[in-house]
Amino acid sequence: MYKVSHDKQDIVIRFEKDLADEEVLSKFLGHISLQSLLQKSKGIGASDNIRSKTKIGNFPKNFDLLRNPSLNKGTAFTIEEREQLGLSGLLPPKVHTIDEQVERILYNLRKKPTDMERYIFLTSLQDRNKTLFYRVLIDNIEDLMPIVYTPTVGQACLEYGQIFRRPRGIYITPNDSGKIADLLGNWPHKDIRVIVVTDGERILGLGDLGADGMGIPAGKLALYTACGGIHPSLSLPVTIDVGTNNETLLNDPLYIGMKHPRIRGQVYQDLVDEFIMAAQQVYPGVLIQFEDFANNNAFNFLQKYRDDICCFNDDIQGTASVTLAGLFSAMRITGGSLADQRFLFLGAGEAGIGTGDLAVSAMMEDGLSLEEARKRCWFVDSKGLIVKSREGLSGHKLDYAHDHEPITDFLAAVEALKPTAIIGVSGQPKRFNQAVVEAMSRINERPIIFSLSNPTSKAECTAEEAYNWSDGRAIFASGSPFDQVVYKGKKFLPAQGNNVYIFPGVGMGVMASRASQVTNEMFLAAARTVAKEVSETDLRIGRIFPPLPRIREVSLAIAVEVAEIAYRQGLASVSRPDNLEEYIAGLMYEPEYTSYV
Ligand SMILES: O=C([O-])CC(=O)C(=O)O
Ligand SMILES: [Mg+2]
Repeated sequence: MYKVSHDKQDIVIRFEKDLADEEVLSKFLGHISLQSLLQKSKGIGASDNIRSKTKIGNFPKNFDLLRNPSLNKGTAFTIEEREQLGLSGLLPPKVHTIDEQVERILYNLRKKPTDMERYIFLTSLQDRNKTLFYRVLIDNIEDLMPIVYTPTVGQACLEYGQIFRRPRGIYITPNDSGKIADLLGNWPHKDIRVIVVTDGERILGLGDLGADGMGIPAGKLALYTACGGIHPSLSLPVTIDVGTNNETLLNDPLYIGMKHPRIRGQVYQDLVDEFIMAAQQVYPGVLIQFEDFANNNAFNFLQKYRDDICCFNDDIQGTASVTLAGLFSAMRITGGSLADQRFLFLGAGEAGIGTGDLAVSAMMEDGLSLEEARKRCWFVDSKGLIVKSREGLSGHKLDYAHDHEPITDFLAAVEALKPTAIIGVSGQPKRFNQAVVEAMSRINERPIIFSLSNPTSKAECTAEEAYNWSDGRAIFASGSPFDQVVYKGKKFLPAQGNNVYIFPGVGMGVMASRASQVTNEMFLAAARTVAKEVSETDLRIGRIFPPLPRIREVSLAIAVEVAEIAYRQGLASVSRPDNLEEYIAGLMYEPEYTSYV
C-alpha cells in the first residue's frame, strides 16, 4: 500500500510496491483529494510526476516550479497557487486560461518568418511548459506536424549545431563504455516505457548527420505523446554518437558531436549491445524503437534483438506497415486484392525490403505460397533491377532476386514488368519523372504511385507532378506532406504515408499490455486498422490515409489491436482488462492543467 501524509504544501508519498496498476493509484489519490497534484492524474505517466516529487520531498516552489517544464503553467497559475507556492510577484498579475495562452502561442507562430523559426519557437515552448506545448500541438496537429516533424525536423537536424539551445535526451559515446547504465540513470524521470534511439547515420533521406540526428528521436517522441497519448515523462530520446563521416560536420566548429570518423566493428557493436542491456536494466521492459540507422546495422540489430527484447525498427517495420495500409486503401479504389498486384520498389533498403516482407506475410494470409508472394515484389536499387543473375547480392535482397534479364533503368523496368504500383523509398528526388508516371498511367487505369522518401526535398515526385502527369488518375501518397492540388477543376488532398500513423499506436498497445516483444502480426494488424479508418469520402478526394486530426482515434484503434495480439500470443505481462478499449483510452495523456492546491 501507499503511505500518505499531507501537510498543506509538503507532501510525502512513499510507495512500498512498484505500481503495476496505475489506475489504482489514480483512484487512491482521487479518493484522498491529492489528485490535484498531478499534471494529469489520468494516464500511465501520472505516477512519475509524483515519484519525482517524492524524491525531493517537497512540491517545487518559487522559480523551481516556473522552471520545471512538466509542472509549469506560466501565466495560468491561479492566485491561490501563486500565494501558496511562492509565486506571488514572480508572474505578471493577469491570470490567463490555457485557451488564451494557446492564442498567444499561435499569434507568435504566425508572425515567425520561417518554419525553422517556428520549430525553434515550439521547441522552446516544450522546454518551458509541456502541457501548453502538447495542447497547442494536439489541437493544431495538421498545421504543426510539418514543423515538429518532417520536413522541418530534417532541416532542424541539418542546422542542429547552430540552433542548439537545451539538450534533449541522452548522448552515449564510446568514452561511456562500461558506464551506460549510469548515464541512463541520470535522466530525471525514472519510469521510462519507450526509448527512440538513433546513431544518426541515415537521418531521413539526408544521410549521416551524426549527433545532430538527435532531432529525430526527440521529434518521434513528441508524436508518441501528441498522436498516441503516451505521457511525455515516459519517453526518452537517445543518440549513440560514434562519430560521423560527414565532412561538413567534421569541419564545423559548431558541430555538437564527436569529431572523428564513425567507429565501426566490434567497438560499435559492443556499445550498442551495452546500451540495449543497460536500458533493460535501468528501465525493465522498456520498448526500444530503432530509428534512422544505416541499412545493414538496422537489419542486423532487428534480427539480433527482436526475439529477446521489446523492440522494433521504425524504418523497416513502421514504414512497411503504413505503406501496406496505403496499398490496402488503394485497393478499395482499384478493386482486386494484394495478390493481384505487382509492386516495383525504387530502393531496396529498410523501407523497401520491410514493406516487401510485410506485404508477403499479408499475401500468405490470403493463401499465396511464400514463393508466389515474393514474386509479386520487384526491386530496383542503385545497380538496377534485382535479378537472380546479379552477383554479390546481400542477404535480404536475395529473397527478391527473381529470374529476369538485367535492367539498369527504372523506366525500362516499369515498361518490362508493368507494375500496378511503384513505391519510392530511395532517398533520391525526382526519380519518378514524367516518363515514368506517364508509363504507369498507360499501363494502369489507376496507377498507384507512392513517393515516400523524406523530407520533401527527397521525394521521388511531388503530388502535383503525380496528378498532372497521370491526368488526375494517380493514387498518390508521400512520406512528407504536400498541399492540396487542383487538377482540371478537381481537388485532390494527397495523403501522407508516414510511419507516424503506426508507431504511436503500436507503442501504446505494447505499453498497455506490457508486451515483451513486438511482432510482425502487430504491424500487419496496424496496417489493416489504418486502412479501415479511411472513409469513402477520404478516398473520393484521393486521400488514402485518415485525416491527421483523427490520428489519436486511429492510434487508439491500433493500440487495442496490438494489445489484443499481445494477449493472444502470450506476450502480455499484465492481466487483460475487461474492456481493453476503455482501458487504453483511459491511459491516454490529455494536456490539461489541474490545480496544485
Ligand atoms: O521520420 C519520418 O518522417 C519517417 C521516417 O522514419 C524516415 O523517413 O526515416
Ligand atoms: Mg526514420
